[in-house]
Amino acid sequence: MFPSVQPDATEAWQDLLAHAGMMGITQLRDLFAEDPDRFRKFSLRLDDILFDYSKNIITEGTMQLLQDLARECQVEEARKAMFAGEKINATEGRAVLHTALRNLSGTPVLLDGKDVMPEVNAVLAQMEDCCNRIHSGAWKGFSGKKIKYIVNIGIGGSDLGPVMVTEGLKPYWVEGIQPYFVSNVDGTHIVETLKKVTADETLFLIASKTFTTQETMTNAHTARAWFLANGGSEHDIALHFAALSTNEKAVTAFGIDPKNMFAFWDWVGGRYSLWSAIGLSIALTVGYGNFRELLGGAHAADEHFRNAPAEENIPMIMALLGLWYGNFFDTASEAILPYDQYMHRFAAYFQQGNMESNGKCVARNGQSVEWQTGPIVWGEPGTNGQHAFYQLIHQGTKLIPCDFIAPAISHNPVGDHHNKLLSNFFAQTEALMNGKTEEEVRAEGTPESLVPFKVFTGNRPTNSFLVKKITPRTLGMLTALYEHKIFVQGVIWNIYSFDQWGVELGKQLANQILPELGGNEEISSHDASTNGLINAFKEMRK
Ligand SMILES: O=P(O)(O)OC[C@H]1O[C@](O)(CO)[C@@H](O)[C@@H]1O
Repeated sequence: MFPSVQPDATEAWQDLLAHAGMMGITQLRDLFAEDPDRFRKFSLRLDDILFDYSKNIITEGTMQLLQDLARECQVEEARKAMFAGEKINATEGRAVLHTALRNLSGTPVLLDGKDVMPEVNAVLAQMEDCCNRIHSGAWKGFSGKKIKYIVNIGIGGSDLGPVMVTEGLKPYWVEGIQPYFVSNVDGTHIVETLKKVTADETLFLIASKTFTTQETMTNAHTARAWFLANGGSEHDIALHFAALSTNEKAVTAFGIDPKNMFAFWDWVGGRYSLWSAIGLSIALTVGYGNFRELLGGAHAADEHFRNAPAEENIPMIMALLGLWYGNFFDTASEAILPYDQYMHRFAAYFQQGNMESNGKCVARNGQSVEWQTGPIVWGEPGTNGQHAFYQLIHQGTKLIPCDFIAPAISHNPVGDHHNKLLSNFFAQTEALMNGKTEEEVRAEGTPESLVPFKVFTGNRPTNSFLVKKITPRTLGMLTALYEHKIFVQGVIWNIYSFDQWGVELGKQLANQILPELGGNEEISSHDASTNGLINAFKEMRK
């Protein structure tokens, strides 16, 4: 296991503190004016992805210090440990091997001395067979009709990844297949979805690593009851329900035929599971070939992360830049802004990826951290965001580093839409960097009373990802780059990125409260506020 290093005890951290003082008064526009080579120096290519990080408040010296920090914090050793199947998720005693799920290289991946690839490949073959049978119509519903609707029932990592990718790859949808995703325990979600499907043409995928999650099991039972009330019999359940899970016992107890179980393993974290059997809804929606392409893209990013020198390593640089602002400029959040309507759930996906992984305040040695850890991650597609929250990014009091992502080629090249979209993509990062000075505002003939309001301070950092086209491969690649960014940051912050104890307390209390909501008696077992709210609820629903 790689050692636990307190980042603030490293030499690089202290150097970065001093350096940040100087960089805090440096203007990005000056850095560009001084160095015509800046774009070349601070941009990288990985296949069809161009990563431009030149619009960050950095110099070569900054990057060197950040790389020193990564070295002192043993990022390389940690990366080796992850790929080697060491149990780096120590609080759960598990390895972290989602990279094995997309290992298309044919090389073994060892866990406790045993190659996991035969099992991984067997599930992939099972997924392929399922896709073939559903798409060809060989898999028929109880009335003899083809399966037309895929309803994925899952939450968190068992929902967000499949939703993000299927939406991101809508141009690749297989004709005749319509996916739906049900996650919320709010009955509205399942009820509204069931209105759109027919029992004899629907395949329900119960997606849950643990197969115990309250929301998923509740929705699964409701779907099952609906199925039985809408023409399906107990016997037909085998044709209409499949499970994506690690928990065979619970799957069988639910009544799902074990041959309809698509397995994965405890070394796949929920929020890193779209590459596993949890991705069956993706494969069924975009076709198995495209699912393989997605895995292939992620694998290429894995290889890049593993082998590229630190100075040319995109996830490493993404991580260091995020950390630079979070730890040395006191920023609290990061925005992810895809200029691609299909990618409208990309930020939501990495909100979980990031915040559930690195939203921790205890270091690996069990002590409280004395440095900032994971940022608040949020975002919406451009240009919508421009008419909503960009005001604050441009002129607010908070510094918000932003990632801008855009495809060079649109799937829908209608009129001049794409050039208009991209002109906004380019303009925003330029505006955020350069801002507009008082003199420039005056030179536009602005009345003196309005000048202060029309000034833009600029110097607001951005990364740009220009992707040739959003394809299964490039989306897989981009997603894996962001995953590895989270990993690198977690190592440097010296926290455990692959557990999620923070979601447990609320679940526990909800389980205690649930039976109290049953009758009409007054509740007094909680604090005054919680009692008051529960009792008011009971009163209101009468
Ligand atoms: O796949 P499961 O076991 O139903 O869990 C769903 C989600 O719940 C969590 O455990 C907590 O929110 C996530 O990490 C996970 O993605």
